Amino acid sequence: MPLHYQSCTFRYNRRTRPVIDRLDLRFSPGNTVLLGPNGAGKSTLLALGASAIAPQSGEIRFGELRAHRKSLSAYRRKVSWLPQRSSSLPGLTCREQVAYVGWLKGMRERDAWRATPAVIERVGLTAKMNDKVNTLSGGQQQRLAIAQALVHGAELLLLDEPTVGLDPTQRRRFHDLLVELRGTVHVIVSTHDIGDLDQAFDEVVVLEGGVSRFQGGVADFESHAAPESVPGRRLESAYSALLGSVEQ
Ligand SMILES: Nc1ncnc2c1ncn2[C@@H]1O[C@H](COP(=O)(O)OP(=O)(O)OP(=O)(O)O)[C@@H](O)[C@H]1O
Repeated sequence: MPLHYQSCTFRYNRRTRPVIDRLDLRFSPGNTVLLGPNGAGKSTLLALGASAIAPQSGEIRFGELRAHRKSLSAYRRKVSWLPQRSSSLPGLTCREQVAYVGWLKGMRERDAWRATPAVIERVGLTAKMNDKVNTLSGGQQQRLAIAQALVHGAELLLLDEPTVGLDPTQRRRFHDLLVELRGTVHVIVSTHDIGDLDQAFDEVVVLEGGVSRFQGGVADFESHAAPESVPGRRLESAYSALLGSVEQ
């Protein structure tokens, strides 16, 4: 199902300009990467999509479900969000943490507990299942966060800069996981890492000043690269060209 922002405006403060400005954007099913400079509004867009904050005007839908009042809890079961700064409860094991999130999302305690090993296995953390969450590496914690979203059957994951601080191997591993999840769950990832998008993502969205500057496939995005750009730097070149062309 698509995630649809319809004419959305959001400002943190009545006196400041909107961070998201009459945005019409439809994220198709698949893996989408959300790019944009610092302050572009990416985290705000994901927080709106997660219904953690609400737009002052416009509306957000996941398929037919509105992120609003009556349908809010149903919406939140389908859409899972991993904010930039998320925390786990101290002292919990990986299994307890994942089961706890399933329970928070409305699963029965016993069902959440039983469903946990399978999702922990999907993210490659079976060997860590009974270890304390705070003993995991950064990359392992990000994968565990995906397990938390999968346990209650979320259909869309909103991941805010999940690869920050990960070394290249962990980052690759994280992208491999996104590839493996294709077809099961849709993912929107905000990131500043544009070096290795091509394998894991179907679509690119570039946000700047709260409006969408580009939306299209990875090949279409790359076609904006300067002709002289070297292979391996073409995605960066395309990104600069797209934002640069707006500033003229
Ligand atoms: N809680 C808040 N209160 C007031 N202003 C905020 C708040 N959170 C973000 N902003 C402002 O909203 C704008 C967009 O911020 P946002 O974090 O959504 O951008 P971003 O694209 O995710 O940036 P980055 O890439 O640096 O994480 C910025 O000008 C920021 O200062």
